[in-house]
Amino acid sequence: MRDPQTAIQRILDANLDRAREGLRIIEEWCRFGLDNRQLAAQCKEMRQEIASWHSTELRMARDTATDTGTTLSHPKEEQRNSIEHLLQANLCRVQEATRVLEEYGKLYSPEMGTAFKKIRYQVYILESSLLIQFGQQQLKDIQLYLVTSKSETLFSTVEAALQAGLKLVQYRDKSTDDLVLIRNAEKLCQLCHQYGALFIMNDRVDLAAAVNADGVHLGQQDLPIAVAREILGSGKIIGRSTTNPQEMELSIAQGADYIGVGPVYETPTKVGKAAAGLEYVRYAADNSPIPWFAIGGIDLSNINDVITAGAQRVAVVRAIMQADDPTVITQQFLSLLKK
Ligand SMILES: Cc1ncc(COP(=O)(O)OP(=O)(O)O)c(N)n1
Ligand SMILES: Cc1nc(C(=O)O)sc1CCOP(=O)(O)O
Ligand SMILES: [Mg+2]
Repeated sequence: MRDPQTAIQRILDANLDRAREGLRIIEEWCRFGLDNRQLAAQCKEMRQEIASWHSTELRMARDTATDTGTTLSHPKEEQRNSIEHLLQANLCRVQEATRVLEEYGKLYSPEMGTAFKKIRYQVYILESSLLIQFGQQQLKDIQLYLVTSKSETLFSTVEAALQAGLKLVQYRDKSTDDLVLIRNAEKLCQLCHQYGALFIMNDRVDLAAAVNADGVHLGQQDLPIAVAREILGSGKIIGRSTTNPQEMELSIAQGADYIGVGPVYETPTKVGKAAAGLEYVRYAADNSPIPWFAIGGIDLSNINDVITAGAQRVAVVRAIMQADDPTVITQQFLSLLKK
């Protein structure tokens, strides 16, 4: 066993490096991915503050040759299936390192413990701002939203659409047991992230949290947005269905990240819901300050009317889920929307 003082110095040395490396990775995304100077500057300031604690004494305690941890790595460290995953892994790394620095720092100097407690809280704030930025940023660029229906070919259909460049999927299944639902949700979430797409759970905030979905979609009869926000946190996307200007206004005031606008046309997928029509699409185009998706009865034969009414984003169920070739249909939707 080493003498405790040297061991503490080695722990501090290793974690000062870990915290700075993790922050540097996050900073690069803030700068080059998000073009967010403010977040990049926050990361840089934290790195500099951390560096100021990395004294020669701590560096001298390093003994890489006998460090048994240098060859240890968990298989999960080798996998990064999306930018969000990469950011989350590095935020987690920085949080762990700053926690270690706070606890062992107290044994090295009381000021170090206090300083790293402060830095750890700053990292939590960075996490919230970054994940909000991230989800919202991604959402802004997305024009096509696939809402799934029950299907024998659920995974292959979703994957076929993802292969065409689809970036947003909602898992909607109102009649399956929870055990199967959670398994399917986990699988779909992984599949979407593999293709850099967002995964949203319909109705079920509990399942969204359990599978670490990117968000949840809630209708007027589902849980209030504030409750979902409390459970999922500020970094997740919450969508709300709206059929009229009052619901739109309220959903925005309650903090929805996007809204569904529909049904544009009556649809067998949502039996008994009267069409809100193109008039409501025009209203959304003129009034919604947040991203909105026209939904309900939209297919390739009528999408131009919906676009002409002002929609830049649409959500569909049957048009893709029941397509003979979901890849081709998705490509056609994407190219019409891009124009
Ligand atoms: C994008 C989008 N818009 C609207 C809905 C409908 O949600 P809701 O009114 O809760 O109805 P169900 O889908 O739960 O039957 C949606 N799912 N997605
Ligand atoms: C799930 C859903 N919500 C709607 C709403 O207006 O809130 S319309 C709808 C179903 C859309 O299905 P399709 O693309 O097959 O018509
Ligand atoms: Mg619902």
